[in-house]
Amino acid sequence: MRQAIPAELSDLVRSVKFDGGVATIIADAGGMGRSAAAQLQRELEQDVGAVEGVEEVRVALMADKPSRPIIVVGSGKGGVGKSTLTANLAVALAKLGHKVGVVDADIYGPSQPTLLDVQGERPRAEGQKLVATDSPHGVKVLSMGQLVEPGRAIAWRGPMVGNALSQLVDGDWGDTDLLLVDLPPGTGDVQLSMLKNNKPSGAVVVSTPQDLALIDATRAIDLFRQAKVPIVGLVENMAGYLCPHCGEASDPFGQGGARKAAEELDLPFLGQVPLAMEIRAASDAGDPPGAGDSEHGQHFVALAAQVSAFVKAGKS
Ligand SMILES: Nc1ncnc2c1ncn2[C@@H]1O[C@H](COP(=O)(O)OP(=O)(O)OP(=O)(O)O)[C@@H](O)[C@H]1O
Repeated sequence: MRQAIPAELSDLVRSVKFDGGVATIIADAGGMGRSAAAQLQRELEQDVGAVEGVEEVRVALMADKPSRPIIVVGSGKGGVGKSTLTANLAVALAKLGHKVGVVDADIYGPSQPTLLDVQGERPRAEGQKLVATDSPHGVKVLSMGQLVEPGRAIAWRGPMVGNALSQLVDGDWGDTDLLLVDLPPGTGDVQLSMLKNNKPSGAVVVSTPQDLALIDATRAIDLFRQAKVPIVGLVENMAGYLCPHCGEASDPFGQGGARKAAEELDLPFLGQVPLAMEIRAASDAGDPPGAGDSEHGQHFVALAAQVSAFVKAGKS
């Protein structure tokens, strides 16, 4: 029976049973939009229905988990600005009308409570669920940093990481319609549990223009591709520095590397964010520029518009 299912769908199929002419298929439609899930159902019905002896096909789609799209923000390397981008994208997406929640899954350096100005706030638990904290910027947040003392989670192994991550993703997010997940750098336990338990609808990958960061970003992209997570696109952060004193422009991490890498990898290039003192200072102060209309805020709004279009396309 399984042989009747085309290779590109077989990864989504969790079980196939055949009894008395009835084929029952359980498939994973988690993170899919409504039309993609309906199409998956139709294709499975057609392919398996064509097998000799099959009189009826029953398809059960597991879609109950992420009823809201999840966009992960990842990087291959640490310190390239993934958390800064996540916070700024979140507030810019909220400005564009989305009801956004941020999951800070960076166990090695949870920084969303600082970036979104909810530092020191402990989420309350209601029933079995953690209730996401409201930030002053109109986005909700749950962070590994709210669960454990700074630095304590570093020794965690796979299952502990998976449990903690589920507590955050499956928390009480109210009417949030989009989750952004700030992943730790690399391709470790958090990424694997995320892919296994809460398949993202898309991934944004951040890199600096530097060759080393780009090589690492390529590894992160490979992981998402293997797991069949669509890549929303690549963002080049810390691109070009304008000296606030003399006005001279320089490129501490090189120029245009991420755009070139996106072309080579056949991925959308979402845009650049300059290396700017104002971005660092405002972000550290819990006032992400993406929430406002400043020149730097506009970079994040332009990126958010593309993420918004991606999410809306997935829902239609
Ligand atoms: N475009 C930018 N201009 C200036 N500073 C930036 C910019 N992007 C990020 N930074 C600063 O660089 C540092 C690292 O950024 P951030 O914490 O967002 O990176 P990360 O990739 O999430 O790192 P980590 O590996 O710790 O998770 C922070 O101090 C941040 O304020």
